[in-house]
Amino acid sequence: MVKLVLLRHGESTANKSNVYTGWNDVGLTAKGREQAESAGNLINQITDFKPTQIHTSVLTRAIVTANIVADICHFLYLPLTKTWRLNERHYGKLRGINKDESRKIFGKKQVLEWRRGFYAVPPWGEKVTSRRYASCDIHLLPRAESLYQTQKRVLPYYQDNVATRLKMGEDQLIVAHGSSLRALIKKLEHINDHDIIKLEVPNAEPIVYTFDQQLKIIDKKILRSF
Ligand SMILES: O=C(O)[C@@H](CO)OP(=O)(O)O
Repeated sequence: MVKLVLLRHGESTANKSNVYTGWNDVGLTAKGREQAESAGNLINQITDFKPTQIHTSVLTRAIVTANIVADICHFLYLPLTKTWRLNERHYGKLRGINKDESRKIFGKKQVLEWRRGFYAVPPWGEKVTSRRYASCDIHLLPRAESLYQTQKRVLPYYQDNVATRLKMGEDQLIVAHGSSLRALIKKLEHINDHDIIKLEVPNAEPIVYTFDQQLKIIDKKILRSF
């Protein structure tokens, strides 16, 4: 048996002000740091969880969360891989817009499709020009992504870098974002295109999967400190 723990970052400044974030790079709030510490304490209590690698995105909120957890769990010595493939879904033109406002402008149904549907692509925004993407294997930087498009770039990373290690019996930790994790969970749990609309991944609640040797899920637990 082998374990995979998935963790969404703690509350970000954008989460607090209820604006779309996507590839915008924002930090954690004080509450977000506390949530990351609580998540670290919960993960630390999984006595048989001994990861060989931590995987995160190239966005600060996930990297800081991963480091807080690594510190608490005494995982700081482990390799920490940062990849754009685990980034949050690119929210295009919606980035920086208040979520309540967006419902007034575009209507509830459209906004639900963009936020939680599988194929809906938010309106395109500007190309991201940050230096952090200069050396990555993206030929065409996305200007907005559906959850489906997000899944298409998350899964190759998962298969090559996470699943291969799990198959060798090595536990793994992924610290990422609401939608990059939804994309992965959809695949792991065989959730259909319709039901994915109901899946929420709250900040900083560790999701612990136990797999058999064929990576069939034997157990799933969501850890909460309250
Ligand atoms: O703004 C975002 O990037 C995401 C996650 O915080 O929001 P939503 O829950 O609307 O997908």
